[in-house]
Amino acid sequence: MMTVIDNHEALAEDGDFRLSEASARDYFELLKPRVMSLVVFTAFAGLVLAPDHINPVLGLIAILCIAVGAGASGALNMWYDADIDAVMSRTAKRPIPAGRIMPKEALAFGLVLSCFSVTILGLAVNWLSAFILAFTIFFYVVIYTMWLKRSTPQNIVIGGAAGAFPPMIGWACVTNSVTIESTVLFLIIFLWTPAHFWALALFKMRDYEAVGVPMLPNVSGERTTKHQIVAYAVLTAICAVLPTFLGFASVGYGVVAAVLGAAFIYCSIAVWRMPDGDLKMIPAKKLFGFSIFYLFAVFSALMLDRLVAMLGSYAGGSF
Ligand code: HEM
Ligand SMILES: CC(C)=CCC/C(C)=C/CC/C(C)=C/COP(=O)(O)OP(=O)(O)O
Repeated sequence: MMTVIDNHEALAEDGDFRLSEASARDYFELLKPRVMSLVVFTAFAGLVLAPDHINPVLGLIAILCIAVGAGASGALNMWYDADIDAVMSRTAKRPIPAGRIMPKEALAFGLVLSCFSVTILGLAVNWLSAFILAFTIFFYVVIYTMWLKRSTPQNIVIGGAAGAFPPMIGWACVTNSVTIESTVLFLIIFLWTPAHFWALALFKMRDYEAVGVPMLPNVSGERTTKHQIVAYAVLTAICAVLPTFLGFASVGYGVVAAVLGAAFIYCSIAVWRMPDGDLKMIPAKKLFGFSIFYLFAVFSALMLDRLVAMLGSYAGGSF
C-alpha cells in the first residue's frame, strides 16, 4: 500500500510541476508552535534574568530570531521524521504525512528559516548567541532527530540538551557570555526533559513500538522508566532551587521552586506507583501535563522575582 508520502514523490517525479496546495496554516504547523511557545518563553526568561540591559527593540528582534530558529528546527524534525510520523497515531495528521506539504518543501522551509534566524541574530545582537542558536538547531535536527532518536533509549536525555539551550541563548543576547547562572537555567530544563517526555512515552508505547523507535519504556520496560522518571524529577527539583543558593534569585523564589518541585516529585511518584500494564495511564498523562505547567511556573517565578527585586531597588533608590 503506498503511503501518502510515496504518492507525493510519484507526483513530483512525473515531471508535471504542481504548485503546493499547502496553506499558511500548514506551514505554521510545521513550526510546532505549541511546543515551541514554551521553548521561546524560557529563552525570554534568560533574556530578562541576565544582569544587564538590552535595547527593547533588539530584545524583541532576539526573541523573534529564537522563535523562528526553534520553528525551523521543528520543520526540519518533521521533514526527517515524516516516515515514522505517518505511522504514529499522534503525528499522522501532521502536514507532511497528511500530504498537505511535500517533504522537500518542509526541508527548504526549515533551512531558509534556520539561516535567516541565525544570520539576523548575529548581525543585530551578537555572534555568540547566534552560534548557540545554530548549534541548538544542529543538535536537535542532526544529533537528536537523525541520530539518537532512532538509535538509543537515552535519546531524549542527551537530545534534551537541545531543548535546554534557549534560556542560555537569551542570556547570551544580553551579556554576550555563557555563565554559571545561564548554565543552571540550562540544567533545569535538561533534567526536566526526561520526566516530561517519558511520561508521554509510557502512554504512547504502542506508537513507538510500531515505528521501531527505541524509547526507554519500549527497550527497558515500564518499571525502569518509572524509576528514572522519579530520579530526574528529584534532580530537577533540586536544580530549580539553585538560583537562590547562587544568589541570582531570592529566598522567596526558592520556597516557590521547592513547592513546585515537591508537586513535580509527587506526580512522578504517582507514576512510579502506577501498576505496570495499566491501560489508562492516568498518572502518566497527569505528569506530562503537569511537567509543562511546572516549567512555565518555575521560569515565571524567576522573572517575577527579578521584577520584584528591580522594583525594590528602584523604590529604595528613590528615597
Ligand atoms: C528532547 C526533548 C523533548 C522531547 C523528546 C519532547 C517530546 C514531546 C512530545 C512528543 C510532545 C507531544 C507533541 C505532540 O504530540 O505534538 C511534547 C509536547 C510538549 N512539549 Fe516536549 N519534548 C522535549 C522538550 C521540550 C522542551 C525543552 C519544552 C519547552 C521548554 C517542551 C515543551 C512541550 C510543550 C509545551 C508540549 C505540549 C504541546 C501541545 O500541547 O501540543 N518540550 N513534547
Ligand atoms: C531555539 C531552538 C532551536 C529550540 C529547539 C528546542 C527544542 C529542541 C525543543 C524540543 C521540542 C520537541 C517536541 C522535541 C521532541 O521531538 P520528537 O521528534 O521526539 O517529537 P515528535 O515525535 O512529536 O515529533
